[in-house]
Amino acid sequence: MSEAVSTALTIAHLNVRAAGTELLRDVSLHVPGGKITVLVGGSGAGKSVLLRLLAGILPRGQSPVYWEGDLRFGGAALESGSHGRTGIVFQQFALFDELTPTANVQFAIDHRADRSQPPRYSSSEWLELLGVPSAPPVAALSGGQKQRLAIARTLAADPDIILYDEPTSGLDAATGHRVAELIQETQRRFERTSLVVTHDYATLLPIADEVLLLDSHNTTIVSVPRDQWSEIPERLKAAAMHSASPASDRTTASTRSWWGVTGDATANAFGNFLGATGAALQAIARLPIDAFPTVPRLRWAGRFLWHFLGLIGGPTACIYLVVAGVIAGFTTTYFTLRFLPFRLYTQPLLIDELLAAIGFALYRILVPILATVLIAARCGAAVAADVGVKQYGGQIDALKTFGIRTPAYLLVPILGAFLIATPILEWLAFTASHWISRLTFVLSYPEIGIHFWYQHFFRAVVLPADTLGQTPWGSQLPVLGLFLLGKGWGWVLLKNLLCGFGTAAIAYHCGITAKQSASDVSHSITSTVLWATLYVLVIHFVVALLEF
Ligand SMILES: Nc1ncnc2c1ncn2[C@@H]1O[C@H](COP(=O)(O)OP(=O)(O)OP(=O)(O)O)[C@@H](O)[C@H]1O
Repeated sequence: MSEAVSTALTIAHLNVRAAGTELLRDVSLHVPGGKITVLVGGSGAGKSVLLRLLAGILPRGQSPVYWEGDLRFGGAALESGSHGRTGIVFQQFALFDELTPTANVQFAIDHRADRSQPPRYSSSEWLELLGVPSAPPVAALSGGQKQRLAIARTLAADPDIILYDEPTSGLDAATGHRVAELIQETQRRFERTSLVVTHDYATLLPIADEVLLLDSHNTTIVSVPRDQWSEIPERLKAAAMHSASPASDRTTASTRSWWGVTGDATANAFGNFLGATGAALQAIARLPIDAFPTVPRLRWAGRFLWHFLGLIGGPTACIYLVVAGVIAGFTTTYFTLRFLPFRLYTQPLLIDELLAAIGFALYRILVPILATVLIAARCGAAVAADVGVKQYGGQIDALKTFGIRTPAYLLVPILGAFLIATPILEWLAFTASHWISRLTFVLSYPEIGIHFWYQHFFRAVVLPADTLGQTPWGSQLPVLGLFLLGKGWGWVLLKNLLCGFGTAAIAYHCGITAKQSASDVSHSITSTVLWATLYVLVIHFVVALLEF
């Protein structure tokens, strides 16, 4: 690791614009290797944007943040891959909440860039070094402990350059100083190049080797010589005052600036709708490429699959589908037989045909529609919420800094989980529906008996006994075998898998789109429920046209 010790960072002719506002213009600077450089600047000046583009999270030329310029890490261009070169400690930590502290660090160890070398420390050693307790879940850690865990996770990936985004924000003065000491200690111990972005200069200047100032008024970054550090508060105030007064300046200038992209036009609701639909169609078209299973670590893909299986097919989902099956089975059986016209005369004549029709309708139409609509709504919403929170909370960005293609650990496991769980949930609903149908029948017609129900309920559903052969189920227990042995099982399975596949794609897409606020997350959940249920209904309609 010795040559990684002092990787310098060189930036040349960097231009950055976010949402129509010019943040940096033609900036060139050098961040020396093996030192702590503190970058100060006012709120909203563009410090976090700069850090995110250095971390390789922001692709060039993509709305809403456009940037261009030459970034070099120890001579290598950013395009050659920032993974392994930079690690970032996010302002909001971006820890994987569903994993333990140890697993958070282990994830980084397993995805470090150079795996030909053994890891520097084990995950528990890293936690010990940074004083993070391993027992409590991540959510139960204090702010300072989360900060230390975030640093441990970043260090465990063994990056050359560590970027710290506002490491002391939200901490009290004493904890802030401890974090500053920790950064210094980490620097001394591991000799990495550190770039610390902050507006809490009082806490972080004492550990700085170099100071850069982001001057938002002049959209540039200047180096502040050590003898002028005492002037930093004044200079920041002056920059903030200037940049605040002519509010439209930077925006106006940007409309004629170098990339020729004009400010965002006011989009109307119809435009938004078309845009969202277009993006969804694009995502579906891209799906086969995105889902191509370039999974970096099978073990972790399995863990994500397990996580999504729990979300999609967990106990509450099973209970939900069983209840739905019970309602469908009871209502179809009870009300069909109860409200037959001229019941006294028609029932003895029609009861066997009606049972066969109920069995057929439940197996081929009602339960498939009910189950897949409920799965689309309940499980689609759960997945969209999970992915949306990961996006909003920065976990998706954290994955990117480990060089992971997001679909590998999200889309592929989500698809897998839906394709596994949807048939099982539908089978549960159908099982519940036919058991309750049987019970309803037996209680309503104790004199006719269960064998009559058996004989007719599955008549239109189960293949004849000679086709079934000597299966373990025979023709007596077709329930489990229905998906494989029932009449038209191919159609049932086709609808099921198409619905599971589409719901997975829609939930992933709605969850993964950029999130600026918590309400964006809730909007993505609503969109998922709307689009996924609509999609499922369309699938059933189209397949029904082909099927019957
Ligand atoms: N994804 C985005 N979409 C639109 N605008 C953005 C986006 N990211 C950043 N911006 C804008 O870029 C500007 C700089 O944001 P940034 O988060 O870098 O500020 P900062 O200097 O880190 O501020 P603070 O110290 O308050 O965190 C802000 O005006 C912000 O609104």
